[in-house]
Amino acid sequence: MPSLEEELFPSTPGKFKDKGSLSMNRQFHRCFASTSTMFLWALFLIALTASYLSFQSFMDSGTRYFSSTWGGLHWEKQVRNSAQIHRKNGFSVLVTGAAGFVGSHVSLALKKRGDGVVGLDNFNSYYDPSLKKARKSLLSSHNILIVEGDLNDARLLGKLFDIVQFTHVMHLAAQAGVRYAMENPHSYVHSNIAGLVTLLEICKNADRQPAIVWASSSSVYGLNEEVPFSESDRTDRPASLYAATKKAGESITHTYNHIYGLSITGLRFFTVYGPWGRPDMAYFSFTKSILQGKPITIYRGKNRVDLARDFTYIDDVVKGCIGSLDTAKKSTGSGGKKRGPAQYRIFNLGNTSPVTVPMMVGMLERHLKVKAKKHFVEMPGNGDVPFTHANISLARKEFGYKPTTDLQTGLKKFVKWYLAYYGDNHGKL
Ligand SMILES: O=C(O)[C@H]1O[C@H](OP(=O)(O)OP(=O)(O)OC[C@H]2O[C@@H](n3ccc(=O)[nH]c3=O)[C@H](O)[C@@H]2O)[C@H](O)[C@@H](O)[C@@H]1O
Repeated sequence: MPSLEEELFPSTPGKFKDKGSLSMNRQFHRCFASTSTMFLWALFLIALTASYLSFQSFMDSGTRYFSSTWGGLHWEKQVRNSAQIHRKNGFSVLVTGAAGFVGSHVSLALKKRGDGVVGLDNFNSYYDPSLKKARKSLLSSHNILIVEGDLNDARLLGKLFDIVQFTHVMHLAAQAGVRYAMENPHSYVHSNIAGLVTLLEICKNADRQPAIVWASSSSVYGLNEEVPFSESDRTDRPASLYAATKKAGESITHTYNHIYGLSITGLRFFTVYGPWGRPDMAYFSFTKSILQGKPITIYRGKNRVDLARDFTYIDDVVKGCIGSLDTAKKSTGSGGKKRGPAQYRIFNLGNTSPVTVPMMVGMLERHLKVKAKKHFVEMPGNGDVPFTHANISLARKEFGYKPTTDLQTGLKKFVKWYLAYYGDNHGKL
């Protein structure tokens, strides 16, 4: 049987007519044969590379599939257990971003009062994922399961809704951080827009649509100069892409409310801080630097005006989240069809007493008993706003929201947690 090489390049001498041309032909053939060998080798290498690449992609998807942390009967049972309600007329709540700062606190508070809670978090590395894992362990010790997965994974979300008929969704998963949006703009679109739409699609299709409470941001006020910021103030001048994606979220949720009858409550958080907080935020990263003897950079506005924030303590925000859940009316639609008008609300959850950044640093210095090495620079054009100040009368009227922790007290609690959590290590890891 002829070899493949032979089939492609037949070497039968009889095909050549005279002997004289035979030697020439042989030379030609040798040369041709070596070219053909090279060609075959090249083909072989191309085929090898192609099969290697497809094997790699198979392995990648396979790894994703096999290492997937969800699926299976045991997992479904865990989800059901976590969603179990232990109080009369209690809720079963899907908390997205449950391994995050606000998400972990809200999940614990709901579980403690007897609601069922299932967490979802993608454990991304925007900041130290080991802190998120530690929060997960804390929640797990209270029988709260956090499913590891991304908001954009519609299959996973669908599966969770197949297993549990969630009465509420507390949507706190997001790409946070105002200034990081200049570094990684697409991560904001991925989580705050695409992820939000994926979640809303699943919610609107549910037979019994859940009521949704979700985290917007004080940053939507952008260049607003009316003080204090009220929900009816302009929010069409965001100063950062982060703010723009949160503002887009308010519009997107409005659409789902209008077309599908989803009950929506958006919460504009004002610089939330406290134990188990976010290491990317100023109060947290300043604490770490101060303890390590490193300088901190404090931004200042034009004419050396200090920046100010309406810092809001986590426990107050948790009360606001729960008040919102408790007063949320049911969604009116089911299976993607609206059956009547549904509730759409937006609330500020702030503290109503802004504090300047240098004053916040002074409080940290006192609690830490260490002087900060302060380096003042003019606020770069990176999306920051000079000040925030919440008018909270709407939330007070609707569900009695009343923050009770001032910054001095809240930072004391934060520092106590920080020192206990990081010990002598001061967050070097
Ligand atoms: O209220 C909100 O909606 C937002 O609050 C925070 O954003 P921000 O207020 O900018 O909080 P930090 O990043 O902790 O900054 C606080 C203040 O410290 C200042 N800062 C920050 C970092 C730094 O190195 N130096 C410095 O002076 C900032 O300019 C700002 O005035 C959160 O990071 C956002 O996710 C959230 O949406």
